[in-house]
Amino acid sequence: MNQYDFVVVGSGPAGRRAAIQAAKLGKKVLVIEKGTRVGGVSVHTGTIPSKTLRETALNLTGWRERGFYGRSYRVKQEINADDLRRRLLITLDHEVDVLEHQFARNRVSQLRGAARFIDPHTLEVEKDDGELIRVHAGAVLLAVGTKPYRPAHIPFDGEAVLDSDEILEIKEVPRSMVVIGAGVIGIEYATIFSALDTAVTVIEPRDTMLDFLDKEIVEDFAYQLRDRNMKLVFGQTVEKVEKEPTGKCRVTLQNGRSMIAEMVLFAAGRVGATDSLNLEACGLEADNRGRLKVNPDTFQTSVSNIYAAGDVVGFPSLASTSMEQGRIAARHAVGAPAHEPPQYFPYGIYAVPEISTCGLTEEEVQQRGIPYECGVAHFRETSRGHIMGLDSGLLKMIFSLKTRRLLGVHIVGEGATELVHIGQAVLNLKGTVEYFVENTFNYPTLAEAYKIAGLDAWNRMGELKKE
Ligand SMILES: Cc1cc2nc3c(=O)[nH]c(=O)nc-3n(C[C@H](O)[C@H](O)[C@H](O)COP(=O)(O)OP(=O)(O)OC[C@H]3O[C@@H](n4cnc5c(N)ncnc54)[C@H](O)[C@@H]3O)c2cc1C
Ligand SMILES: NC(=O)c1ccc[n+]([C@@H]2O[C@H](COP(=O)([O-])OP(=O)(O)OC[C@H]3O[C@@H](n4cnc5c(N)ncnc54)[C@H](O)[C@@H]3O)[C@@H](O)[C@H]2O)c1
Repeated sequence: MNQYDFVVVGSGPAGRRAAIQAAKLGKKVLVIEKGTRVGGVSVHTGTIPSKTLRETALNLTGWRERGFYGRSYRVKQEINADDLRRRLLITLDHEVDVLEHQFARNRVSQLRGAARFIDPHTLEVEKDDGELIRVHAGAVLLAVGTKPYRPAHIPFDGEAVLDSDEILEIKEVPRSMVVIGAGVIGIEYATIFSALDTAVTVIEPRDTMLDFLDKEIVEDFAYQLRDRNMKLVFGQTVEKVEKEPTGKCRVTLQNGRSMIAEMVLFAAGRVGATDSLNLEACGLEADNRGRLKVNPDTFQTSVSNIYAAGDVVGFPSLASTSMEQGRIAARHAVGAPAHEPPQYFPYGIYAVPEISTCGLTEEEVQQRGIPYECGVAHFRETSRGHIMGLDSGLLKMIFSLKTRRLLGVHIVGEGATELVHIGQAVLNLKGTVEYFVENTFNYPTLAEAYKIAGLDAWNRMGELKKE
């Protein structure tokens, strides 16, 4: 039987970082992956494809130049699904190649097939051709990720009614689309297709969208979406989705209202991919959304040699945090010291426009009863913004009045997901408003917005009283 120190099930962000970390600590490591290529949801159907699609859409539409040349400006007049796919395939090939090379040079072994437990130390892997291989593991990391939630009442057909994996395979860019679910996936795709001039309606059962974000940022974002004619229907549940004889889809809401669109994207969450792992054999049980419970500091499950990391353990379900979780789990599993995950991590939403956030929202600061002051900068106040033709974009920082420390940074607009890291560093290094007031920033940059927002808050907070 094949014997390994550390067996990782799944080669997404959590699995790959865990495998390489354990290999670097001198362990004999195996990665089992049931997909045809390594990389997981992140590389093949999630993070990288959606971000590549976004970049392609923005480039081909000339989106970033429209501030100067008007809403009708386009770099390429007719954008078809092949245009969108071409760049995607090249990017994915690069990603897989880099990952394969990392595994090879770190002596991480690989096995293609679906893993299931025989007992807590033994996994059986079923290869595509039906061959069964048993492997024995000192420790196991379950990094199996998630798959789209597909309720029975939605008539998925892979062409007009799609989940977020299938949207990458479309044959034509639709003229109209209904997106069900205003979570991160729904909103990212809704705004990308809207940038491609698809008429988009978003339906969400709750009264708000993205409610983990600072309210002021969501309001600014929603204003921008409505301003370009996206329809946001909140507080409404979808009763049924039907295919019309014309091939179009009719979406009927519980209040009786209905709407017709060429395409429906169902993006109402994801479920852990644990159903085929035969968890009973190792003494674990998943919750009703297929997720596993772990110790949040070590990612160890209730079975001592089995760890779980990444989306299968639930919030925050990001590629970025999954990588860190995988590395921490691997270190703990092989007995190496591991740091605790940092308190504040950034969240990047690659909608059009981008949103990014780190730390407390204004609502959270209020709930905690912390006296605070906000500083706000509009990108249109920065010289870089003028050069780029930006007429929107907002950076908001929240400072404690008592300690003067930065408590949260929230950005909507061009470059938000990169800009947030300045705020993240100051936040985690416990910096104060003085950092922004006393330091010089490159000019002209969008980062100057930090200076402007810092001064905005500082003017109202009053100067630091020197002892
Ligand atoms: C559309 C979309 C966009 C996203 N955008 C972002 C983003 O911009 N930024 C961000 O940080 N995050 C983003 N995410 C989230 C990110 O993709 C996930 O957080 C990340 O992929 C989770 O990594 P993971 O390691 O848990 O597993 P996954 O990437 O989900 O990979 C799990 C792997 O395990 C394999 N597997 C499952 N079961 C078995 C089995 N029994 N045997 C063998 N192999 C198995 C699967 O085939 C898969 O390859 C996005 C997700 C989606 C869906
Ligand atoms: N940029 C990023 O970092 C990024 C991008 C995409 C996805 N992700 C991750 O992927 C995960 C999954 O994203 P998601 O958007 O699928 O899930 P989600 O759980 O974040 O959002 C699902 C949305 O659908 C709504 N909903 C639930 N049931 C519904 C129903 N029956 N009908 C209509 N709407 C319904 C929910 O109210 C919610 O707003 C997230 O946790 C996110 O962290 C991250």
